[in-house]
Amino acid sequence: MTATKSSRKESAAAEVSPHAAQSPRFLRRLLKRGLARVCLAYILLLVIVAIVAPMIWPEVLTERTGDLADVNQLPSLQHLLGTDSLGRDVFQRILVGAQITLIGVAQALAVALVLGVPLGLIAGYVGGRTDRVISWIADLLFALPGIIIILVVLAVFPLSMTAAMVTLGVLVAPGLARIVRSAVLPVKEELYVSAARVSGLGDAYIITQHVLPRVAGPIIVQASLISAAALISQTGLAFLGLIVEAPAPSWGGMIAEGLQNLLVDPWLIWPPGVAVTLTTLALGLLGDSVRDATTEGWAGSSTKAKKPRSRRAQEGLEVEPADRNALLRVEDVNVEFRRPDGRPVRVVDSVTFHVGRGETVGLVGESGCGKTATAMSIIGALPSGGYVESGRIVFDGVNLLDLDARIMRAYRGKEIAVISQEPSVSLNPGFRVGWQLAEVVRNHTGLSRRAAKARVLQLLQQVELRDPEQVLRRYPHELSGGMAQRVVIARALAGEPRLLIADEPTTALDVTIQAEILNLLRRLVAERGMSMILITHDWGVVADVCDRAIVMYAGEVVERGVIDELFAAPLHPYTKGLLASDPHRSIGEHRLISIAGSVPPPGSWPSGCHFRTRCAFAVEACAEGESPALRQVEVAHDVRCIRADELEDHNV
Ligand SMILES: Nc1ncnc2c1ncn2[C@@H]1O[C@H](COP(=O)(O)OP(=O)(O)OP(=O)(O)O)[C@@H](O)[C@H]1O
Repeated sequence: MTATKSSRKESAAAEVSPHAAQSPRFLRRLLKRGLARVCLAYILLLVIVAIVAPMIWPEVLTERTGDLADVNQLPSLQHLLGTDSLGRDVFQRILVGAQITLIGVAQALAVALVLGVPLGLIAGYVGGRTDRVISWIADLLFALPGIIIILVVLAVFPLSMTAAMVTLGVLVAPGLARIVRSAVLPVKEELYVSAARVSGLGDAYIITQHVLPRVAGPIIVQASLISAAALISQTGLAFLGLIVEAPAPSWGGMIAEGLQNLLVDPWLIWPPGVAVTLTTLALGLLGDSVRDATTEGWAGSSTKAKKPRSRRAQEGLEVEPADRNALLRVEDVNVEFRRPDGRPVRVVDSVTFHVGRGETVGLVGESGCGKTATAMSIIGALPSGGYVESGRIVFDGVNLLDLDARIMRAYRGKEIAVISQEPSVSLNPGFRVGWQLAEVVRNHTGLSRRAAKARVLQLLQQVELRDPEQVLRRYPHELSGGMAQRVVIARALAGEPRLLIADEPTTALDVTIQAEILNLLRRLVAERGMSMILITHDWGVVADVCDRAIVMYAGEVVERGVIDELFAAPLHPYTKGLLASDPHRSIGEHRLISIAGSVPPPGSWPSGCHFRTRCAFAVEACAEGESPALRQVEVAHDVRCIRADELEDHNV
């Protein structure tokens, strides 16, 4: 599997799915949240007030004194929020002051977006030296003491809010650029971006049309947070009297006036204080809601069951009588991806198999056969653009495709966990191992910080890591590949899952470490009575760890059976070919043979048998009609080949 592949998975696993923000459904999901509605309504109202209030009371902008006979009044019908120490109406000053405050916020935000978003997009998409230069400049800007720079700028442009807020925007832009860059990295590895590139589309077009909409989610979240931070900075600078010239009203300036009169009239500090607090809260909470809505979008977008759902199913309550033998049943599952032009392409075709309780099942086949797409459809974590078109995925009696995103989230990690090929990319480089594991443990168990740490230590011991106390304090880049994979396995075990999906868990590791990790997995599965789906290209791994294997070719299951029988008497020419080309079996009497040609890409599968174009035994009948049915030839041994019986004794 390629690096491209692993990045795709990283993208699917990203907490905030960038993709989710591009669909109009995102707005619906956001508006479904009461808190988001309240925050949006507040911000909208504030913007309207900021536009309208100075039109209604233009004199407030220049009013030096009000009615001096009426100073320091408490709220009354005449002055809704009372009057200040110069007799001016506080209500009018708050509303008119909203404009000055919001203009400051908008200036900083606009500069941060204009600089941060393109720089992040370019750094992430172009990579290489451009990325290094941009990252270097970002690091440099980060290292500058922000407040001192703003004060220096204000010394050159006295009382200029624009100069101060533009400087603030420049200073926060690198942070935004970094976040956009990280969001772009997995997106640029998506197949459809590569496809757009090889089909000759220009980079600028791909960045704006394909990449930017995909990273909109994190950008919106950051925009809310930057606005909240800019509001606090603007208020602070206005409080110090550095950016707004009296008598123009600003919330920060009004807080300063309130403070000066604290002993005479303590009320004066409240109205601007509450306005700043509410607005900061609204912006921050809106960011949180956007993040939640995008995350939910990711969870929901990966399954698209077409069947009408019953209310019980909506609630996740439609439980079939639990199958005593099978923990998981994948029934007739079709997975599709939407192409950039909107057309769907099928990558998994009517896949059916089951995984018994405590059983390890290998999913084998060449690259691109649909193994990962099948596995990811089980946990509803297909990469963006992918969805389950039809079928059923029944886990312990519950059809996972019927569950709504919230309930499905509860299954991830807790019932079904995943470990991927590249441990280093599935750990966040910015946090210590201990923190990352404790986060997952607390999420699954609700344990206190202290108890979670004890549990993390226990987990690290279970995955046979020496000196777990020390490992806890390390960052992912301080771990070797084998250690990182053990940490990832420990994280997968944190929720005590009943099914573990291991997607080529040893491919990125050295041969000696591979054996250790496989032994560890085998021991953990046996001790915990867990079931496991092990995706691999390696028949040695299958023979070593699995009870049964499912062979996939071009989106279909072509053969499935218990290991001994599959090895002793493979029936499908593809399985025979794979086994003959396996280096582990080339020793002795076996010659190493490779199957000519390559797996046809989805959308280009031939008529009839998908394998016939590469099959040495194909006859005319193999091209006819639909793909042949999967039929049982022995107990627990099924094959999808019309000539399987004749070819039983033929080797490739
Ligand atoms: N995000 C995506 N967009 C479009 N097509 C995709 C995407 N992800 C996977 N595919 C396609 O789905 C098909 C199945 O891919 P999948 O990753 O499931 O194969 P695999 O058998 O797991 O391969 P590997 O051994 O490389 O992991 C491939 O042809 C791939 O091109």
